[in-house]
Amino acid sequence: MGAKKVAVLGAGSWGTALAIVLADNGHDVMIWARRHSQAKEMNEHKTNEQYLSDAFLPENIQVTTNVSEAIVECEAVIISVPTSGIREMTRQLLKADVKIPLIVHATKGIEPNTLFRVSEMMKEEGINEVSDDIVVLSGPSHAEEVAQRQPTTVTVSSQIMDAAKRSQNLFMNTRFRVYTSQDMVGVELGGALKNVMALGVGLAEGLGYGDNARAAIMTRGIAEMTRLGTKLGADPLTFAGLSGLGDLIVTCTSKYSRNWRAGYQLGRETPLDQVLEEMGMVVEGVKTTQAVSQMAKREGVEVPITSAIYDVLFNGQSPVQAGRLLMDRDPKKETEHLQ
Ligand SMILES: NC(=O)C1=CN([C@@H]2O[C@H](COP(=O)(O)OP(=O)(O)OC[C@H]3O[C@@H](n4cnc5c(N)ncnc54)[C@H](OP(=O)(O)O)[C@@H]3O)[C@@H](O)[C@H]2O)C=CC1
Ligand SMILES: O=C(CO)COP(=O)(O)O
Repeated sequence: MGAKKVAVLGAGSWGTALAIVLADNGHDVMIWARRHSQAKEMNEHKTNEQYLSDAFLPENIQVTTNVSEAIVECEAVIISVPTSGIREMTRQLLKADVKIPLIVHATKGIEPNTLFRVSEMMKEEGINEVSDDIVVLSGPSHAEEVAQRQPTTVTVSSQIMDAAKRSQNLFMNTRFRVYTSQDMVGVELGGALKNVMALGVGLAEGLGYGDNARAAIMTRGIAEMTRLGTKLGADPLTFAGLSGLGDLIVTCTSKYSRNWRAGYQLGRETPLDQVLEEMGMVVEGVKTTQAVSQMAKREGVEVPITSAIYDVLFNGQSPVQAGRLLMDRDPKKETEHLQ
């Protein structure tokens, strides 16, 4: 595989980890950071102290705060900013007015109110003016482990199979295995919805509940994700894959998960504002809980776990009471969501 110039827009934990994968594959990587101080520190010290302090950046990673410089003559642009930054990032990309052969986003969220997936937000902003080849990369992949070159598997999905295959070639190595999929709706939804369930598992564990409760939320959680996702046009099988069950497992059980840690603190009765401030990194599940609640209402789909988490986050419900109400729901047949 020949060396390519690749831009990574977003200098947080995930952008930095993905840049390391690409640099390991021999590509010349230009990370775009939005703050000069961070770009300077990363270029001079070859580390990202704020977001991924244990990782060392290979020599073929450079950092700039200039989007045009980052993307000029690029074979691919990777977008790894939080969902709340996607529209602004897309606008900056369009301003540079350069055709881009491949755009891969690695962001996991749904926008409240519009209820758009990330690729839909990008399309609404006009991303197709610079590229038709839009791909999502998702799966069980904490940045900290990826940066340590721990074995990791992800899925890349696009409506254009050739674009998914080119992304697979770009990222794949012996430590980072990449599968393709054509179910972009399912892959984007899986990555976003599992964050809500990780908040729920964290909440339960913060309350002192044990392994049974964790397994219950994860299992009924994937049922809920599948029920809503299928209604929105996703392939139900996608939720059994890396971007569904795989990411649900890692996010609900890993010490690295910001969503799990946020849920845990909420379960210990720390106020939401304080939890988010102390985290210092994005907790996508909070806004996604709001979006999923709105989406479920629009689609007429029951999402009891999401609704319980929504009440804790936004309606002042106590986590104990939310858990009790979940357990007291009408009796159900287990596989109702599959019929
Ligand atoms: N961390 C992980 O292990 C994984 C994360 N993801 C997903 O990747 C996405 C990015 O997360 P992650 O890197 O972890 O987040 P972090 O909180 O680690 O970093 C966020 C980065 O995005 C920048 N940023 C924040 N808001 C904006 C904005 N409006 N415009 C441009 N840049 C912005 C921040 O810049 P600044 O420092 O200047 O604020 C920072 O560089 C999320 O959707 C997350 O769910 C997916 C897989 C794994
Ligand atoms: O998506 C992730 C791992 O696959 C990261 O999850 P957190 O944002 O909860 O850390």
